[in-house]
Amino acid sequence: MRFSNFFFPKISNLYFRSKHKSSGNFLEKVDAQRKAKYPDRSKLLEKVTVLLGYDGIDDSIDNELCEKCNGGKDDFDVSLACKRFPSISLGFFPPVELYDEATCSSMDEGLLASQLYQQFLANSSEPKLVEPDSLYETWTSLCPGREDGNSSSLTEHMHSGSPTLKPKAGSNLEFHLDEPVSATTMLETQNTAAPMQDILDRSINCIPGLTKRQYSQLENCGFHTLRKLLYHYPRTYANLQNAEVSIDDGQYLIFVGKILSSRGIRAGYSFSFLEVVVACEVMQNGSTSECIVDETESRKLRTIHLHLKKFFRGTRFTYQPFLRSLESKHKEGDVVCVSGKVRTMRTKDHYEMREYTLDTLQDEEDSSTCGKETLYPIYPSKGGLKPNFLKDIISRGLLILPPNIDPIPEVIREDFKLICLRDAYTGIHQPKNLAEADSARRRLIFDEFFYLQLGRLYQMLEGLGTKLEKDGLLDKYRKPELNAVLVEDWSTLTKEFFKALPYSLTPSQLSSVSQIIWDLKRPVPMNRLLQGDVGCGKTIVAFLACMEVIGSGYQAAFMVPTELLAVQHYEHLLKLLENMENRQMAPSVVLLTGSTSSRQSNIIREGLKNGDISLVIGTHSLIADKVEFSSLRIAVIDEQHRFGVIQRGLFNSKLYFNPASLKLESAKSDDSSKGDNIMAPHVLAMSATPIPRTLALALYGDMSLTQITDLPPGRIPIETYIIEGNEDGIEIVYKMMLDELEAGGKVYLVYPVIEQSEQLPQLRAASADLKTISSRFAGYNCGLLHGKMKSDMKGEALRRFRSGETNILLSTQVIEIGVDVPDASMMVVMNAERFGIAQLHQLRGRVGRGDRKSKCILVASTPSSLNRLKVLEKSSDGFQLASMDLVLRGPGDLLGKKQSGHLPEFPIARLEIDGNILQEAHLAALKILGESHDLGSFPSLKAELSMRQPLSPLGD
Ligand SMILES: Nc1ncnc2c1ncn2[C@@H]1O[C@H](COP(=O)(O)OP(=O)(O)OP(=O)(O)O)[C@@H](O)[C@H]1O
Repeated sequence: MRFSNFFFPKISNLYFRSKHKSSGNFLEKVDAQRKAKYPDRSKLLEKVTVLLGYDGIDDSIDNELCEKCNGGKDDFDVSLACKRFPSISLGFFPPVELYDEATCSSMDEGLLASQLYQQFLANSSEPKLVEPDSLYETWTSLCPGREDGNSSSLTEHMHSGSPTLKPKAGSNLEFHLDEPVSATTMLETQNTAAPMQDILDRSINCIPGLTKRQYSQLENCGFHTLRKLLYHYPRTYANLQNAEVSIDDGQYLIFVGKILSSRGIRAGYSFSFLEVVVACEVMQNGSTSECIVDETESRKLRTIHLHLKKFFRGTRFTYQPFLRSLESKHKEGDVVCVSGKVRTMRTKDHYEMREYTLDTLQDEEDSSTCGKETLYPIYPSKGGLKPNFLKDIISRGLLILPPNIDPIPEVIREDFKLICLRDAYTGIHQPKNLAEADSARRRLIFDEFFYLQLGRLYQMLEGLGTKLEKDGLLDKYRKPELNAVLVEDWSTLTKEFFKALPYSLTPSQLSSVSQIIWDLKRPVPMNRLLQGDVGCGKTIVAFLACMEVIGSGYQAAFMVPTELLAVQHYEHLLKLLENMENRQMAPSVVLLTGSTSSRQSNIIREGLKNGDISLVIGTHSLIADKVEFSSLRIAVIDEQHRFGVIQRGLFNSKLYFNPASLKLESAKSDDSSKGDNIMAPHVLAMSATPIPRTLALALYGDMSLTQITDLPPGRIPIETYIIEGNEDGIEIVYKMMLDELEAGGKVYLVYPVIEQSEQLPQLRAASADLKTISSRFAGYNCGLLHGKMKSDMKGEALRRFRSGETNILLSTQVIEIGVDVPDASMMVVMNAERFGIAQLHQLRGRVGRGDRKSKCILVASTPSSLNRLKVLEKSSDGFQLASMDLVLRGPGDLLGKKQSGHLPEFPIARLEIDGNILQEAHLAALKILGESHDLGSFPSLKAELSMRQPLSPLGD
């Protein structure tokens, strides 16, 4: 290896890493060494060894080697030197004669860049840290313009046709440097190969100029791959040219400016404060941003002073060392971005900020970007890594992104107007303007949703045997409205049960049943979410689905989250079955809950195992291992968001053998169908908390969605009142309750807690209020219902309320789910501000279920919460309210812990506002899978999908 091959990269590496200004001079010197004599070279080497952390050349290189050097031999063995310089690794350094004049002059810079780039890519997969740096630095030094973030040269080189790299057999990304190939081959390689997306999943040690220390710091903070690093998106952008604003008291504003002073001031015996003064140039009213480009127009700028103040109380905060350390955190001359609430001060153009965020953009020496009208990304710090450090590393990471890293086919990008992935990364981290940041954001959000949808649908298709089945499934998603079975084609049992109903189904209920039965008739396990507003009549739809399955000789299981609900459903179903004309046809139905005696449970389990029992209604106990079914064909999961994903998935393990009666259906499908007839049951999940469609798609991308959009006829809208819970307010509420009771109504009184708590004395408690309410409404009976009561007592309390033995039921939110007492006509919710909007809507849905006019009174304990609750006064549309809750409180609160825990993490997308992108991503995923069920035609997409979080079979 030639002296200069080893020498130049080593020094440039140092230069790059340390931004060491003095070492920069060495680069020029090294360049001059092309023609220099060996004595001069050894002098230079000596200087460099100091930089490398060694004492001197004698200490570093064998005497023999030095002799060789001094002896003027041109090609001394550098590997000997490297033994003494452990940080030097020769590794895969390309045999490029950088300083051989003959080769150098004939070598095209583009060729060199590409070679180095490819070599660099190949090397970066090695666990070594040093070699990529030297390669990159040699490369960047030869391609000026790379360091300023302009990566276009790489793009040009990659496409210029000059590179002479040839892929190794069986690999798209590994290249032999020593086998020159034609320009056309390179282009072909680029065009036909899968995109070079795997660079994203390389270790961050592929980033040029990364020291071992930086590498381990980044690794420790979770930045294992380039992808992870690029996913560290800016928190916000600061416009380095402050926009024209009129500054009013109390406004929340963001400014960029220079620190003028930072002082820690002792203001009293136990009181001190830090004051940082920042000068910001803002545009005068009336001038436009273009004006400022012309420097002569700078008079149109005015300077304002921000006084950032932080106060400290306590004697320990008044000591000088503490105050000095505070001061020193902010250096004079640093360019900073400040955001916070401004307060006007007496002096003109001086403003105070007491709650603020301050981000240092540049230090004093580097003022290159100051005053320019560009967006400056502000990063959140992570694990102690400073935002500016991350910004620097990210911009270095961006430099090595090749142009073709995008796995999403161009046609999809065009259809959905997406920018390419590399532009998206650049756009989010280094946008020239907000529009660019916005399209980058849109593209990255699309990706987050797209791979989720693609993964889930792909998994579903994988589970199917034939092409016909797969096409059928995709069609089902594309045109769900076409998938329905007419009533005439329902099973005899379903028709008999349908006839026995005391009411006719609403159009929406009818079409839901038809869609579900269509699914049940298919050889593919259904996975459907049935949702509808509270009280819309989902239960009867599920019962009909169960009847259809039982009518074809199978079993059904109906799981609910509470015993109360299980009993209610069980009794309701028995009543409906009693009405059947042909009682002989009624299936055997049992109730299995935690309170079922063990003797009874054994009998039920036996019945389920041998097939004597057709339908079981129960709680979690249904998914216990010991509960075996002879042929479970449908599992209904009511209030599904109360169950974890795992619990819901457990029904999938209750496989059943598809006996001869199913052969007919199997025969209809392709012969190559998975013929062993062992199937997972159909799953029908129901949700009373209407989840906005976007959220449902994100949570259950693979689920079909059925919505009941109307309410049973004759329902009278509930009147909702929001009342402040002061003395007068409570009196009004009691008066309204009395009126209702006198008119023959029944009242629910809902409390946030069971017992009074010392920590939260403002909360009214159900148990504690029982006495007060009983004495206040002396002529009426009061009942109590809460989660801590034994289940038979809960059942009894509800029974008494239903039968009219009690007129007022004091309860906690246990009644929120599914409790159905049609003649309950008033609900009062105490401390209503403690509940979410969607939750209050659910509670309110416990009244107004019959033909009696009902009222709901929400009692707010603070005047400030009245406004938030007002939305319930105006709207009774559960979907609208759930969407509102989603925006106000985020998906976590809306879904509750169990379910939101299973919501995939979206680093950049916000479900509450990016719903339309999710919808597009869903369509794109369907389109891709429609083209190629196994993604065989899209190898890059398949590779990307496997790189992203693998999904468990439960979608967990
Ligand atoms: N088509 C209909 N016509 C008249 N009443 C109906 C109809 N469908 C259901 N109902 C009645 O409406 C009430 C509410 O039905 P159901 O309990 O099924 O509602 P839900 O959607 O499950 O409500 P929740 O969200 O409270 O669980 C029940 O008393 C039921 O008998």
